[in-house]
Amino acid sequence: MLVKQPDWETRSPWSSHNDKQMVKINPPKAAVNGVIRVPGSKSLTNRALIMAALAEGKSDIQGILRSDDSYWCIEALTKLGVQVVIEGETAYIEGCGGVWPNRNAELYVGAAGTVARFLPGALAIAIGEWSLKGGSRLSERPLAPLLGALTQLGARFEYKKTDRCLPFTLHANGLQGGEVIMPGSTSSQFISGLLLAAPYAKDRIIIHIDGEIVQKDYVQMTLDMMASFGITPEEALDGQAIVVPTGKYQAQSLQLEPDVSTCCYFWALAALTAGTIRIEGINATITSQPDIEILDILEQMGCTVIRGEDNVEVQGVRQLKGGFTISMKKWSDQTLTIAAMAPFADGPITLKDAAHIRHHECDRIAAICEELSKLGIRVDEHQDGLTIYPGQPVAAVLDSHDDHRMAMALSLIGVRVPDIRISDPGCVSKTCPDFFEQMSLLGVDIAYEQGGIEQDGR
Ligand SMILES: O=C(O)C1=C[C@@H](OP(=O)(O)O)[C@@H](O)[C@H](O)C1
Ligand SMILES: C=C(OP(=O)(O)O)C(=O)O
Repeated sequence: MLVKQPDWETRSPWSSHNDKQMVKINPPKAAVNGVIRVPGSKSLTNRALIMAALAEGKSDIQGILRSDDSYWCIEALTKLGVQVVIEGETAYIEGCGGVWPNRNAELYVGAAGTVARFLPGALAIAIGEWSLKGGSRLSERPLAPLLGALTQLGARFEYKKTDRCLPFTLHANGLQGGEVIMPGSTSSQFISGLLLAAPYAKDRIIIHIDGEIVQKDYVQMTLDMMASFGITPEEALDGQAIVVPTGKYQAQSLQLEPDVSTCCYFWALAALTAGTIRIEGINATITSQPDIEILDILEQMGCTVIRGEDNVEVQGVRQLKGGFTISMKKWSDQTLTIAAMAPFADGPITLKDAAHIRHHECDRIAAICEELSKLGIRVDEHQDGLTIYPGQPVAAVLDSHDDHRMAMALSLIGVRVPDIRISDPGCVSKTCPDFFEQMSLLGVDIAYEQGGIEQDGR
């Protein structure tokens, strides 16, 4: 069995199971029932950390995620001379007021798209010279529109390997104000990355958005977090332009929500085992995390969803319903989750409008089609998604493609089918290091195995 070789350097000290070649999953003995908590949102954590670091004063951010993506964010801020103290799930951050204490540093961002897209702007506002490097896949992921806009506003990038990609050295001398055009179709993170830096420019910045924004709610999440740190940009009525006033973030005390993207795997677990999972700490009506949309789809598939004041409960059914098409444009991170549930539905499911996920941790459309095919499931690959047909998956050894969401989604097959093996279980630490422990506590049969796997450096 040949699988993609993981990029070990991207695994942080908060990672685990990197010594395990494979995880073997077997269905639980009974319906899975439980009341659980999941760790803080990656997206909220990295936004809050960077804005607190830019702010004036000392912030405390409670409920942070402790995973690879947040570790590399904290590590980079620390190398920039910002004092960050972590106590349990609280981060205390001494803001630098927009003047990074260390004007010269080598920064490593792991595999974190959020850090790669949020840090360049935050650095470009100040004076200094920093080199930025990331994992091999992250160095292939697009950055050009963001770096182009920052260049137009005064930053200078010296590319080490490929034009407008990581790794590079940033020569920063502050950002000018002005108007820039940013495309919305490849990644919402470009817009978020410019937005969060923009208040520190010399004059106001107007961002014109070209076309529809994928995963638009993450831009709103950035705007909301900016408002909680005291800066309120103005949006044009059609949403295609955002005016960011100049100003400085003010230190805050914030409590972050759990990671709804992680919650989805556990709600899907209830759905697939006719069990009940309640997750505490989430209010489905007020969260800004787009993956909450999964609840509507679970209802469409026949599950019962109870949206509480501070929790969400999903009750599964014996037979899930299929026979529909969903646009994944708004909540694309869950494309893999729905694809993994789809073989157990009673009709085909088509997932569309997600071409941009080909630029995520792996080409997620190609990767999920490849792995579902190994299970004997019929799939049709489309440029912007896939169609999955009902079927009975067979035992197989699956490749996680060094992608946390591939591993977590594929593990859902194992809650219905005996002897599902997935390579490199440690990759889940990008956003949920204790994923398999939580599955095991809920009754899913989790075992680790060594051997039988060869890695190629694709
Ligand atoms: O801003 C964010 O926190 C995120 C934006 C989305 O990325 P893209 O807009 O690049 O698809 C999402 O996939 C990612 O997990 C988190
Ligand atoms: C796409 C993802 O991550 P990022 O872009 O933040 O690396 C994800 O977590 O699914």
